[in-house]
Amino acid sequence: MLYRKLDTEREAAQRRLTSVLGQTGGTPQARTERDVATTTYSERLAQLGSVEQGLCFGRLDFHAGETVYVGRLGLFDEDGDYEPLLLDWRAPAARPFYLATAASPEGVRRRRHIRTLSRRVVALDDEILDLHAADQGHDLGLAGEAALLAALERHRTGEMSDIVATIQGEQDRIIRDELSGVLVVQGGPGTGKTAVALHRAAYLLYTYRQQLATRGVLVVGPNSTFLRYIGQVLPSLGETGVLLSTVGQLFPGIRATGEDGREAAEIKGRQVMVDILADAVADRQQVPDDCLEVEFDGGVLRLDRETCERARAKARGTLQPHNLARRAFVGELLESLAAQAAERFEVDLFEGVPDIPLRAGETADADVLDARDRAEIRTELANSDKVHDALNSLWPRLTPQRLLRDLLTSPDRLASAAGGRLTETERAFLARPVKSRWTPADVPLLDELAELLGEDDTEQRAERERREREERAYAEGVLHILEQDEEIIDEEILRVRDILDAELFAERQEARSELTAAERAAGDRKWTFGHLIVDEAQELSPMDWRLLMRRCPSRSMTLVGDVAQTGAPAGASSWQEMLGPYVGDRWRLRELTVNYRTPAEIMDLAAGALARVDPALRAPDSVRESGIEPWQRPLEGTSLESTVDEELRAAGGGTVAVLCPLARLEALRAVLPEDERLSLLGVEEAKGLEFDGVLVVAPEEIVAASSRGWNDLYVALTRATRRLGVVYTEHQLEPLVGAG
Ligand SMILES: Nc1ncnc2c1ncn2[C@@H]1O[C@H](COP(=O)(O)OP(=O)(O)OP(=O)(O)O)[C@@H](O)[C@H]1O
Repeated sequence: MLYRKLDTEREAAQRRLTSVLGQTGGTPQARTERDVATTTYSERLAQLGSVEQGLCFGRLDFHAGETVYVGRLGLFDEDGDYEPLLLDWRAPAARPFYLATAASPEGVRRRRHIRTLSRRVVALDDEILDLHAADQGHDLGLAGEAALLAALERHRTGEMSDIVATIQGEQDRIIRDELSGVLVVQGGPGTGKTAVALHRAAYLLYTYRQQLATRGVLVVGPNSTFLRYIGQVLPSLGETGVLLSTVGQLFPGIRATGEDGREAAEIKGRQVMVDILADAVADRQQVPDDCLEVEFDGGVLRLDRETCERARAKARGTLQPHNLARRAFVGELLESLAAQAAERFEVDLFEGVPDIPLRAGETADADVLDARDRAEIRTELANSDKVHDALNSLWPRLTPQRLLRDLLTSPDRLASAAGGRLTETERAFLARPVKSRWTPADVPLLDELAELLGEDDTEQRAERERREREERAYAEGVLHILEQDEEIIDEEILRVRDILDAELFAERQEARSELTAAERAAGDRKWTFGHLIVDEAQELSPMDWRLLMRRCPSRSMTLVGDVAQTGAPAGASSWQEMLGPYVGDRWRLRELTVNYRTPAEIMDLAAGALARVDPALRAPDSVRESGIEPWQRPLEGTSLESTVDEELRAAGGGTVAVLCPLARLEALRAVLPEDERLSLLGVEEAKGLEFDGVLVVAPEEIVAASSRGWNDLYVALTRATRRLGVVYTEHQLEPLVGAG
């Protein structure tokens, strides 16, 4: 019945869309309405298309006799009383499906999980929620355990799937947490942080659509492998208004394809870079040692140090960014040059003319040139290339790209800007050749510079204002027509102008641009989002945070991560340390405690690595055991090629990853078999991913490679959903005694 209803809705939306697309001409109002309708029907069609698999996955039977079905979107009986046929999983009425337990059944008698394949029901799992059944379940308080375990046992495909059918109580409470303020979600590996973050995005867009549709939601992940891995989840939930991005992709026009060494990335991420960059900008505001000579109109004008210092103080005193303050600097110096030029002009004018005795009331220094003459001289000066070059040599117009490139390619400039804040060795790590590519750690620096430099957009603003005037005039015209129509139709109805003025109308016209909020946001550095979600938030450096905070001034954010998995040298060890500078202690913490990915046998081994990160940390409880113990072998005498073949076979069609220290990547690539189910990755790239089988090569080297080596090893050991093998160079890994 539900699929029949879905088909009817699809046909109706398709019919409406075809009909709208077939219409042409008409009044401006009709055109506007058509545009809106086209977008609405296209979006609806896409949404109806995305829910085909697993349309309905749950049913609740209440003690009161009522039955409801829960699914991927809401369907209503439009022919009857508009009764819900299917409840959207995000609707408040669907909540008991995720929250009801035997101890607190919320009126639910039976919860049924329905598993479908295409349009066929293949399995049902029922739970009777009464107190006698309370102690039957798992002590982790799982809802729909059979369905959950079935979902977890599935082979991994290399793309994350949604978890709408089996969201657990502690996850549900986070997903539906209120929109405002900063919500931090801390949870160990495999606790569903990523899944929860994405479902929260879908929930917020559903619940606060009015607020979020125009500004969009930004989801930030650690790298593009990860973004590809999670890319399908939101579309499968019917949501497209979300921009998925890494921090390195958030500066429009820059593709950060270069790579920094660990040291350089760490230094670039430090908070002191703020002061270093500010000083680097100040260094570009020069005064001459003594005097700068400028040729003009066959003579020489002079800008002495004192005049330039005065101009610089005045410009800096405006507290505007560099490129905007430049106007004050240039204005002051042009004034000085104009005065000199005018004086010279007067001298030239009277050269050879005999002195004429003054009459009564006349003074010798009366101006010969009037204001218009002076303005003309100023304009000529402003248009002179020589003058322009001279002013530019003192206070150049700068782009972030140019300033940062100059800074990193000139040891002198860097030394001057850094002062005592960086050692010589640290500065050497930052130095790089002129022709190098931008790196992800450069992007927050460019963003910082964009703020410090500002954009002198006088011309663009004038152009925009001209366009807006035109649009307003057009809108006035439309309103006029609408008003006339209205008078004919009904004198009594609310007049259009009462609710819509020309400005608002013009704005609406603009807002209905074909692009989604996410698409427009991607091309605009100054775009601010309605909500920001950051995954693997522990990896971000202080400079990354500054960039992200600029994109979300409302501070409506969800940050998910695990401070025990921090691998980035500039990343955080504590949430307070990370957030304090922006929100003080105004953030709320929720924790996830159950590991859905990694079986208990593997977690026992991984807990040994966790204890080395910090003995006080506790690994999350695994939801299941696999019955397969992880194995360990020495690298010497082991053929990796045949070991990987064995693992691929054991994965039975599932995915396998070989995780190794970066230094071994190339060598391993040469010996490993080609297979689309096999991934070879450095630990950093494996962050957030999962595979059916994992082979960790040379764990000792992973540990030794960085100051966060144990964190990295912990990440590597917790990527497997079934099988883990360790090929060590010296010693076996020790599980934590008493873990599990
Ligand atoms: N309620 C659930 N139902 C079904 N599967 C779930 C549920 N919660 C989590 N999972 C699955 O568990 C696995 C781990 O989830 P996820 O990647 O979101 O964890 P994570 O906390 O982000 O892990 P890490 O910190 O290691 O990256 C995924 O395959 C996810 O689909």
